[in-house]
Amino acid sequence: MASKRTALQLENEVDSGQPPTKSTKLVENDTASLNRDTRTQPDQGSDGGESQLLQIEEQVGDIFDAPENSVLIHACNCEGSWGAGIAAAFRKQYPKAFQKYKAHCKESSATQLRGTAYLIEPCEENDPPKHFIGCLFTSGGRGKTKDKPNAILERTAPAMRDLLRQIADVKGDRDVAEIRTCQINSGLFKVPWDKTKTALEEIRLESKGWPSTVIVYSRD
Ligand SMILES: Nc1ncnc2c1ncn2[C@@H]1O[C@H](COP(=O)(O)OP(=O)(O)OC[C@H]2O[C@H](OP(=O)(O)O)[C@H](O)[C@@H]2O)[C@@H](O)[C@H]1O
Repeated sequence: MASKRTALQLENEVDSGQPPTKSTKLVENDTASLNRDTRTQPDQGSDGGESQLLQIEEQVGDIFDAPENSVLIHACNCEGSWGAGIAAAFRKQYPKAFQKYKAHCKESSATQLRGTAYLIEPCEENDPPKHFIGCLFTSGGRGKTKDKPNAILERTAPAMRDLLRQIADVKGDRDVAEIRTCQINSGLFKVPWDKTKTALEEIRLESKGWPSTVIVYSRD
């Protein structure tokens, strides 16, 4: 999958070779700049028309306690590590999926992966939780080398759009139940959840095949 570079990946590569634009300067700022309103125009669907916006529903509960064939989404670095936070819980419960994610990261650079997604089909062997795993590449690095909060935020809607597109493709061949996410970016990636939520709510659905609702699970 990674060998076929998507339009978005190509766009990222082109971005990296250009002089800083207003938007990249914003990305270079640190957490303090998140306090400013960084909202842009709503994400345009490919038809540029009045298509429906993605619905975000919030629930308290366990994301992993999902019906068979649900998609469970979390934010990932591009280094091939699910080392801490909810990612460590994913690695424990879905070891085969972790191997696929790791291999996917090896095939592409962070520049290619940022702002993209990787949908992993149910693949566990023993007493398998039959869940899809949706990896959103919102940061290149992790820990001290994680991207700045505004850069993570700017990559989040493009990554989710890429994932919704991949889910729509899969839906032609097999059942997909709920689409669940944790409060992505809000822990180790240090992006306040309300900022990520706003970015997700501005996503326009490109076609009727796209899932229209993502359910956000939190433990509070
Ligand atoms: N067991 C659990 N069950 C349910 N909810 C849980 C949970 N544990 C945490 N949460 C919540 O889940 C949300 C996201 O918080 P997280 O800090 O996980 O993720 P993030 O998106 O900010 O950052 C991603 C990077 O963190 C990782 O670690 P490594 O860099 O690999 O070491 C990755 O690999 C990425 O790189 C917050 O609402 C947490 O309260």
